[in-house]
Amino acid sequence: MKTLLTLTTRLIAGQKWSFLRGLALSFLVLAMGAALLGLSGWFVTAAAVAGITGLGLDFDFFRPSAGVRGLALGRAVARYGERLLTHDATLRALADLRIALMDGVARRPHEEQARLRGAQALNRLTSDVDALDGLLLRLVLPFLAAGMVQLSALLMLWWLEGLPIGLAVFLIYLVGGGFGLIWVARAARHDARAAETALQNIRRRALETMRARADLAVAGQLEAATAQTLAEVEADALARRNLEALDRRVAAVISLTTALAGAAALAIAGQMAMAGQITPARAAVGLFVALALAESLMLLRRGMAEIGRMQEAGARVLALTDTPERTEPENPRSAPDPTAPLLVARALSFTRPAAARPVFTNLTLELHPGETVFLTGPSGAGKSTALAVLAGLMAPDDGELMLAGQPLAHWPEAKLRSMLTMVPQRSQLIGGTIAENLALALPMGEDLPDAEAWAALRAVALDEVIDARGGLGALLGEGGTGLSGGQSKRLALARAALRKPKILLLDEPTEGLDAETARATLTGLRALLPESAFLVVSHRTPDLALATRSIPLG
Ligand SMILES: Nc1ncnc2c1ncn2[C@@H]1O[C@H](COP(=O)(O)OP(=O)(O)OP(=O)(O)O)[C@@H](O)[C@H]1O
Repeated sequence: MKTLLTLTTRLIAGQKWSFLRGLALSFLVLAMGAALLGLSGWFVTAAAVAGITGLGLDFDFFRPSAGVRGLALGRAVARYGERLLTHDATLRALADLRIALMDGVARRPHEEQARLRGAQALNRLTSDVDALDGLLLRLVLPFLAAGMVQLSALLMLWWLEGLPIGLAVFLIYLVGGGFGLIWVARAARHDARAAETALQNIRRRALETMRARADLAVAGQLEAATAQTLAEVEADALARRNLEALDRRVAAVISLTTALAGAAALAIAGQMAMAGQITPARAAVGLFVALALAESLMLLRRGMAEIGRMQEAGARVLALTDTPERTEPENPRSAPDPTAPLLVARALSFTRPAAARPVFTNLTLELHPGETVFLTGPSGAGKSTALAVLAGLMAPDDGELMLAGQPLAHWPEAKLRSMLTMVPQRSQLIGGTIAENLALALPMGEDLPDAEAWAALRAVALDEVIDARGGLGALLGEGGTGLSGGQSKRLALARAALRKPKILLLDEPTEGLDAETARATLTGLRALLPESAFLVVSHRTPDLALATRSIPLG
C-alpha cells in the first residue's frame, strides 16, 4: 500500500489543481446521478398520487420535469469535464513519470545499465507506467468520490426521510460494497499479475526472437521460440478470461447490495409513509437514491481488480526513479593542468560487487599527448574492465587515478566526457542516417559540418564506402544495421574522433578488419588527432607495430 500512496502523491504533485477539480466533478457526477433518480422517483410517485387523488390539475409538472432535464444535462456536462480534466492531468503526470524513469535508468551504475535488457527497459517504460494510469482514474479518485457521495446520501436521506433510512442504505453499501471490492482486490491479484507477466513476456520474447532470428534459424530453434511466445499469448488470454469471470461475479455482488439497499429503503420508508410520517412521493426518494448509489462502486470495481498489478508495476517504477542523484564533486577542476600527464593510474585494482577475486590489481600507467599505448593480456584478463575504470564508468577499489593532474573522481561529468572518450568493444549505432549517427558525438543541438564528418570518415577509411552508399544522408536500419561488422566499428571510431578528446580509449578497434584496413584506420586516427593520447586494447600482433609502448595486464 505504501508504494501506491507514494506514487499517488507523486502523480498528483505536479497537477494538484486539475486533480482537485476532477475530484469535485467526479463527486458532482455521482451526486447528480443520485439526485436525478431521487427526483425522478419523487416526480413519478407524486404525479401518480396526484392522479389517483384527483389533484392532477393542481400538480406542478413543470418545475420537477425541468429539474430532471437540468440534472440529466448537468450530469453529462460534468462527466465530460471530469473526463477531460482527469485524463489530461493523468497523461501529463505519466509523461513526467516516464521522464523520471529514464533519468533514473541513466543514473544506474554502468554495468547494471548494460545488464538491463532492451525489452526489459521497454516494459518498465511502457507496461509498468501504463499499469499506473488506473491508479488515479480508476482507484483514488473514484474511491474518494464514492466515499463523499455515500456520506452525502446518508446526510440527505437523514434530512429528507430520517436517520434509519440513511443509515440502512449507508451500512448496506459499506458492508456489501466493501465485501465485493475487497474480494475482487484479493481474488484478482493472481490473475492480474499473471496477465501482466504474460504481456511483458510476450513483448520480451517477441523482441528477442526477432533480434536473434538468424542464430535461432540456423540452430533450428525458430519454431520453438515462436511457440514459447504463443504460450505466453495463451497465458495472457487465460488470465484475462479469469478476470472477466471474476468481474461478472463481483458485479453480481454489487447488484445484490444495491437491491438490498433499495429493499431496505423501501421497507422503512413504506412503513413511515403508512404511518403518515412522510408522503409516498418522499418515500420513493430513498428507494431511487439507494439504487443510484450503485454507480459509485462500478468504476471502483475495475480499479480494485488492478491493485495487484499496480502495486508490482509501481514498485518496479519506484526502484528506478529513486536512483540516487549523481553527486558532483565539490571543487571541480575547470581546466586541465598542461604540465601534468594526461592520465596517471597507480596501483589500481577493481573488484566487481560480490565477486571473490579482483578483476585486476596493480594497474599502473601514464598517458602523454600524442602517445599510442597498448594494453595487452590474455582473453578475460580484465582489459575491457580496466578501460571502463579508466573512463570513470566504474570506481576502482584501490589505487590512484588522476586526469590532467586532478583525481578523476573530482572532474565534473560534462568536463570529464569532453576530455576523455571510449569506444567499447561492441559499440552501438542507431537507426537513422550516417550523419545522425556521427552527430551523436556532439553536444545536443550542435550542427556537424559536412567537411568534419567526411574528414573523420576518411580517417577510418570509410569515406569511399559511405560515398558509394549515398553519402551522409544514407539510412541505416534499426540499431545501425546495414553495414558490415568492420564498417560499423569504423563508423563508431569516426564518431568518437569527432569529439576531439584529449584521451581516446579504444577496445579492439581493429576487430574484424583486414591487416591493411586496420593499419589505415589506426594511422588515420593518429593523423586526425595528433595531440591526443590513445590507449588501445588489441589482440592483433600487427597493430603493436604502431604502439609507442605496451603495458601487459594479468
Ligand atoms: N558484466 C560483467 N559481470 C560480471 N563479470 C564480468 C562482466 N564483464 C566481464 N566480466 C568478467 O570479468 C573478467 C574480465 O573481463 P574483460 O571483458 O574485462 O576481459 P578482457 O581482458 O577484455 O577479455 P577479452 O580480451 O576476451 O575481451 C572476465 O572474467 C569476464 O568474464
